[in-house]
Amino acid sequence: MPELLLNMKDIEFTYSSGKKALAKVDFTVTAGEFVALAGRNGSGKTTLTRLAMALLKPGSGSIHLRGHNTAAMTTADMARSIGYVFQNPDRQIFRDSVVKEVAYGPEQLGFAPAAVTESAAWALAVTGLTELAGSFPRTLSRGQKQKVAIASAIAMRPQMLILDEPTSGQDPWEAQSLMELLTELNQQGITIILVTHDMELISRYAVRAVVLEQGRKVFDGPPAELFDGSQDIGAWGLMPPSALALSRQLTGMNARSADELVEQLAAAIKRRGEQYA
Ligand SMILES: Nc1ncnc2c1ncn2[C@@H]1O[C@H](COP(=O)(O)OP(=O)(O)OP(=O)(O)O)[C@@H](O)[C@H]1O
Repeated sequence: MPELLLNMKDIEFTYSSGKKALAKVDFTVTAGEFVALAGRNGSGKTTLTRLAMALLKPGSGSIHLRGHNTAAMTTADMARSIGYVFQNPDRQIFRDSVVKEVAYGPEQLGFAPAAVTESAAWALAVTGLTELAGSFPRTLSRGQKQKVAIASAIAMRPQMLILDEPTSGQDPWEAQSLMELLTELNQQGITIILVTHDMELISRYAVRAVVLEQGRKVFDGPPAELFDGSQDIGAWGLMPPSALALSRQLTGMNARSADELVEQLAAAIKRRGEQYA
């Protein structure tokens, strides 16, 4: 039975301005999941992830991380369990070389020097950054900087990674490479929570989707169910991925990506050709 990592129960949160951002939200994540957190602008996604990181405190409700109430946890305890990757990597990169940046977190957590070196080397290798270890982070591309931010987070060996719109501002190749990295990390056992507006990414990579609308959870289930026509996703400001919509119209099937759509169309054309041969 997979371990329950994050258990947020009956969460209410109101900003000091009086804006109620979350109402009665339950959100649980078990070890090994790849969860997408979606919803229109202002629906409460960032607030929920900040509460999970104990950067905010809920007005009511409880948050447990691996069975421990986060209200009683230190920032270092949190960092050992959850890594957070901001939308804009410039907000979290400060050192003058990639390797120093990646080693900083384990150093702060008090890892022994050999363990710092080992963790940083592993994080650089898994993110494909080993060759850039000595580079000045500010000179890297947006996609490479985002990978430095991910390497810095995983070097602390957290069980879970929360990423806020990590592909924004990247070209399609960089975005795909980043999503493949997240899939690889997930296969290595790191639980992923991906905050995204991109329905294609949800359909293609996530195993579970959670949708917030006006501070309430309105959907929690497999992406296929989110897009199968049974949910009123338009009312939540979402649209089905274009490849999926097109494949339903053209082939009556559900393509999770443009690549799958092309494969389906090629197979349909081949079948047609065989019928008339
Ligand atoms: N610091 C703040 N003070 C007051 N209200 C805030 C603050 N931060 C967010 N809000 C409001 O709380 C609600 C939820 O915001 P939140 O940032 O959690 O939504 P989101 O789903 O992450 O949006 P986006 O997709 O635009 O990042 C919104 O109405 C937002 O305007």
